[in-house]
Amino acid sequence: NWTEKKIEKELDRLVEEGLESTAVRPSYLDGPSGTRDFYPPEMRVQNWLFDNFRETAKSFGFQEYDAPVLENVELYKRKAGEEIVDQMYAFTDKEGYHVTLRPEMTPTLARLVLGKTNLQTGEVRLTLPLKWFSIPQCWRFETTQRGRKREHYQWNMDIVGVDHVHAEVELLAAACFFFQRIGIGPDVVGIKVNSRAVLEAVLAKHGIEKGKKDADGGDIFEQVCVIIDKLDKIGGPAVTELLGEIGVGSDSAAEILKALEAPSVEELANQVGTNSEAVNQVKRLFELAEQYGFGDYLIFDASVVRGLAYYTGVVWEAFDRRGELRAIMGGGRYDRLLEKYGGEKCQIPCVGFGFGDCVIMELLKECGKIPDFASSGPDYVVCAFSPDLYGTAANISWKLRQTGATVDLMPTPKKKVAASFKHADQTGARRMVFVAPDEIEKGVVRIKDLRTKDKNGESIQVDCPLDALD
Ligand SMILES: CC(=O)Nc1cnc2ccccc2c1
Repeated sequence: NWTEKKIEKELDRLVEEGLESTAVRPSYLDGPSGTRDFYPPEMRVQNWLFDNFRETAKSFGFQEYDAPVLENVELYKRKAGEEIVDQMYAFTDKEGYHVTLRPEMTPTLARLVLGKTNLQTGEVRLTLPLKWFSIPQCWRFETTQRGRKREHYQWNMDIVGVDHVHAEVELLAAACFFFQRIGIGPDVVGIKVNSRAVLEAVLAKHGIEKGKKDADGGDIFEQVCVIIDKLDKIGGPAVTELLGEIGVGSDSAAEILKALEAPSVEELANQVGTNSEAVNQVKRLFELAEQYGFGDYLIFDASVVRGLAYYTGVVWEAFDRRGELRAIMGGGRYDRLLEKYGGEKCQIPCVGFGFGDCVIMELLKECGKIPDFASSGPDYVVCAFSPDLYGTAANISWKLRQTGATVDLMPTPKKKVAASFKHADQTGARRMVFVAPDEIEKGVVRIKDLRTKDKNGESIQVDCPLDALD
């Protein structure tokens, strides 16, 4: 009863492990479908990526926060037809609570801010503006067996409490700073920037004004954005069809699709005679990005709306200019989310982005920019020559560690010295400490350099007095 995918996976494993016969393995030895294991080599790359996320966040004065992967399903109740909501990894726990593995982090950020807010007065007990970041693992339960991943880590950066475009600019600057740090220039990636506020003006012209709800309380504008976000994937006719289903006439749909093709924000403004405030914000954003120094990464694109219901203003997404990959990162302004959760006193402006760990790795692989992290290995491998010297070897290791040295204490004395050498070489150690009876008698240990030889190509070793170790 093996599925094609399982057979494929088993064959890949056999090839990788060079096993001839197909040993039958209990299925639980494979992690749950759509999840990844990070063995040390992959973990070194993941840590490199996250270190760059953290260094960038620090450079921009952001502070790290975290929260449980488990959240109440209620936190994500949005009636806009979003895939991310449809595919929640939700379940009922043993006390009957409807919980879910978080599909995204922004609602949790909102929950944390409101946890420090007086909902009656809207007074936030935190010092605004907040610049917070986190690198949470987020989950989805794919409805179709598209074999896609069910988890990813997503670097989240958010600014809470700034209602003007400086917040968007700061976040875009941080994203571009990160790209630069890992060697991805504006020739390789771009960030398409748009404003939903301008699109809102288009819809208002067609009777879909801000905040208009459908029969079961869903916000029409949000639903339109979720549909338009699918344009690249499903094409104009299908979008027109979906818009029709939520009550947007085909002539309005045609106008909307036309607005998405506007080549510049001015053009878009002319086409819709929109309120200049939204347009001016976008213009200001591009001006500031130039002055800031990362303008080359940005491009205006009227078709970008992003697929999350709660965005209200400027939105953006990073893409690879060769156009082979899915969006690398996405973000935008979401000024109404805290009010949605906390009530009308909590009109706190927010902007943020999410940056997944998968697409960026595909891009880095393609560009050959993933550093090679062969294990650097410990400073010392300490080896006891006989079982009764293991305690002495352990104490020597302890002393060496006091000096800040990294020490791999061999678990059991190997039968032959040669085997110990092999182990030491495999660990990539710099030096080897032999704890042997004769030397210990003389109160010394023999330390051998495993990396350099003397002028005759001989190994270099010294007998070090035990009391000179720490
Ligand atoms: C490219 C990719 O793996 N995307 C991905 C993977 N897992 C997710 C899990 C939750 C939400 C979004 C997710 C998105």
